[in-house]
Amino acid sequence: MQTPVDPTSTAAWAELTKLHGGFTPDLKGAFASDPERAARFTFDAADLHVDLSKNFLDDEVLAALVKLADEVNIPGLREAMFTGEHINVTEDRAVLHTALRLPMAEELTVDGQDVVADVHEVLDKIYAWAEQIRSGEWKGVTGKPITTVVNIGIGGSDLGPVMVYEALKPYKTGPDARFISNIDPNDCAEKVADLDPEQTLFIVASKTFTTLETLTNARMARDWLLGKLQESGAIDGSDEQAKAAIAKHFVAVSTALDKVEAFGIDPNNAFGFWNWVGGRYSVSSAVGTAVIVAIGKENWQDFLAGMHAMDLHFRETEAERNVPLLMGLLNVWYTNFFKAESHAVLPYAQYLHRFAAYLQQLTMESNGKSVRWDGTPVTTGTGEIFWGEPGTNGQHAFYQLIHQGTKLIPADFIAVANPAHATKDGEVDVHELFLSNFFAQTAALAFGKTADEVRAEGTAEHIVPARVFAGNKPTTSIMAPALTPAVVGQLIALYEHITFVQGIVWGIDSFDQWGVELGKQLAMKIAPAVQGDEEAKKQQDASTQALIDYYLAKREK
Ligand SMILES: O=P(O)(O)OC[C@H]1O[C@](O)(CO)[C@@H](O)[C@@H]1O
Repeated sequence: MQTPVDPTSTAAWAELTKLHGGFTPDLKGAFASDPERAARFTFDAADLHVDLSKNFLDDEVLAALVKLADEVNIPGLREAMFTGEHINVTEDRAVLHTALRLPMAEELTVDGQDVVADVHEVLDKIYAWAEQIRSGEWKGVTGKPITTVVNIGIGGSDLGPVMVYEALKPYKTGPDARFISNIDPNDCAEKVADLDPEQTLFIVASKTFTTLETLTNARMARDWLLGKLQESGAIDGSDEQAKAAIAKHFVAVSTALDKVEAFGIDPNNAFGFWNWVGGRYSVSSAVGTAVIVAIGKENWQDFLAGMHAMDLHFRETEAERNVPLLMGLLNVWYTNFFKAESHAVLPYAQYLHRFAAYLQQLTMESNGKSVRWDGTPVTTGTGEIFWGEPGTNGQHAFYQLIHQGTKLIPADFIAVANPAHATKDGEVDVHELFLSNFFAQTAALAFGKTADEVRAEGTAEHIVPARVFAGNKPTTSIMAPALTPAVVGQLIALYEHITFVQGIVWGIDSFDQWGVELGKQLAMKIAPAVQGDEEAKKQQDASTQALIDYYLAKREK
């Protein structure tokens, strides 16, 4: 892997610095002086229709951003990713989530292995098994069909599947899915509380199969299942019957099939993936098994095809029309030149209510780094803070700050033309009412409201300043015909590639996550102190000791 280019040393960076120096955002003026602006800065990527025109963008900025992409070698490193070079330097791994959605007819040999054949072998295994669950052919230990699958996982082994399951609820034709992630025992307790153990199946999803939260929850789920089955007399207390019950009520998803077996799950009931799939990039791998059970093979194939369509767009489209590339570069423009700290993602689609949470791991675990892939310090700010809620809920919560606060918060608005439920309120099409908000918000953010406009409404003079909207708040509007499996796949792949683009500009390894290790290690060190070990407690700082003392004094066991 070549040494990262310092972006600040490029000619494009110097041009962007100069452009920024002379840049006074004036979206109203930009639209007034160029009737073609909306058309010129709107691009299609697969089924996504992406309007970048309400961004701080003009021809010169666009040209300089595209030049920056070339100077930091995004084209070369993008090809390195797609062809399986070890661009995850600190873990010495290929980064091949794009191979998870390659059609069967393709071939991609990486480290001597045709990964496409491997991917489709696992997919076929999952499809066949999921069909058994969906048809009721697979029976629980007492002979009843499965009505609920419970995914136990955390991070990438949870956020992706739960987001997609929620997004594709209208496509659900199979059993319900639930998701347990937090080691807070209340999560597991609540999720299983009303379930019938005879008709519940757990999917333990963990890339490494070592994650404390997931293995603890899996053990709790196993105890719950066996306890309930014994209580009802469905099984006796023998190891043999416990094993038979686990075989019918537990499967696993992991890259570590040996550890799956050690946990007590039959490796025949496990679906594998590979270390070239990063946790937060794993939703299109076997990690999506709970969703496949819920929506079925055809819908999942459409989802993968959608991702693949976006992969092709990113790999093959010229820079000036390449949506993930341009969106990633715009994020760099805002982060490094306008010093924007955060980025809102605002889906006008209730089904995408977990999208921002999913994106937080994707973007922040990927690009929240301060050293580059050669170990040297970064030369620029990195990692935006992603956040958001679906519209219109967010409008009644935090939009005030975006509209009239002092911070610049670029925002992505997402909406679809056709709702899953076309509902009317009397004569009014409620979806149209909903989307009117979507259209109104980006216009209000871009163009604001002047003091004269406020006065013209008859507002008392002393109130006028409070009712003025400065405008010039940049937004990107992403629209699609409907929230189909393909479109959800395209949205995910879009943001995966945006994340890649930013990571390359900043010179960081977007595919490792060493920053989450320290907390994990410390939690294990502190555990004995929390359990009452005085010596272990003394190793802690004064504040932590006092907090543990408070806990020990208050805890009723
Ligand atoms: O799938 P695993 O190995 O249980 O890991 C879960 C998550 O933990 C992390 O390693 C750290 O948070 C994530 O990257 C990953 O998605």
